[in-house]
Amino acid sequence: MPSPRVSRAANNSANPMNKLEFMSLLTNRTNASDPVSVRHRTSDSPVHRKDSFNATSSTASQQQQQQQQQLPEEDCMKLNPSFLDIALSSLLAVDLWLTKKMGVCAREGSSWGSARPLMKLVEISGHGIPWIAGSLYCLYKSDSSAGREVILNLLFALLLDLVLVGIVKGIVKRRRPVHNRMDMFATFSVDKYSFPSGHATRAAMVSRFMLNHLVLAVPVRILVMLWAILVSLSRVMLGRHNVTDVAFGFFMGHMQYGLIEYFWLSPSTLPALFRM
Ligand SMILES: CC(C)=CCC/C(C)=C/CC/C(C)=C/CC/C(C)=C/COP(=O)(O)O
Repeated sequence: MPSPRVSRAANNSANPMNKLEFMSLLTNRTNASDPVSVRHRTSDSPVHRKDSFNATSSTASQQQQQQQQQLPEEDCMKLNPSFLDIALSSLLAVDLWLTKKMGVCAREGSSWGSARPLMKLVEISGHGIPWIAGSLYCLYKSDSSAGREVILNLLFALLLDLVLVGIVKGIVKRRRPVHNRMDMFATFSVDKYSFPSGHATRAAMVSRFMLNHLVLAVPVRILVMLWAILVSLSRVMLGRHNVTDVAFGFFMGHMQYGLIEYFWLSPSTLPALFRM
């Protein structure tokens, strides 16, 4: 009489059941009253699996198919995960843990809840509307062609940022952290998603833009860098984003700046725009 472990290993080699997937720990659906988890515990038991397979292997594979159809894919975990699966799951776990730890201004009652109004001011300083409105105003006021060229490119960068972030958010569709309170002003529908942080992309891109195209004194340059870091940090502290949303957003903002430099609009590349 083989032990359950031996019999399971033997079954696994020729058995479609070796692809059997378990409920993800992330969803935490182990409640006895939950029909989904009850169904899984019963059918995942080695005794049950061995018996049902020996009795009718076709019934077992039908059952497995039914289970897989009933479960959303993200609720499953492979029995033999690859190195990449493990690395990604670990990163996700650290991300969620750090996000929760750092969300100190997520609510008024949070540990740094009294700093929430200040953090919301920082949030507004990185919002798209003041930056676009400010650029339009400067464009209107500017009387030098060099100044107009820089501001026009900044405006182009801000609009490109809105489009690219919207596209990535729409594709990835990652929900904002559970502790976030959706009380941001002026948002698009994709802003219910959190990956990547639009504030972080804008802060990284605009700060690089300013440091490279404006003549600034050293203390102001340091302030610009600190502002970009503070805007990004505030996204996690306010509970708006996970750490990875902000880290990727910051990286994406730097890449976007590279794109703007590459496609720089100048009187020679786009004369019609500069004749206005
Ligand atoms: C101001 C003028 C003259 C025109 C406005 C142009 C316009 C339609 C701008 C849209 C700005 C806007 C609503 C941006 C969204 C900013 C936002 C809430 C991003 C989300 O950031 P995240 O860090 O939470 O991802």
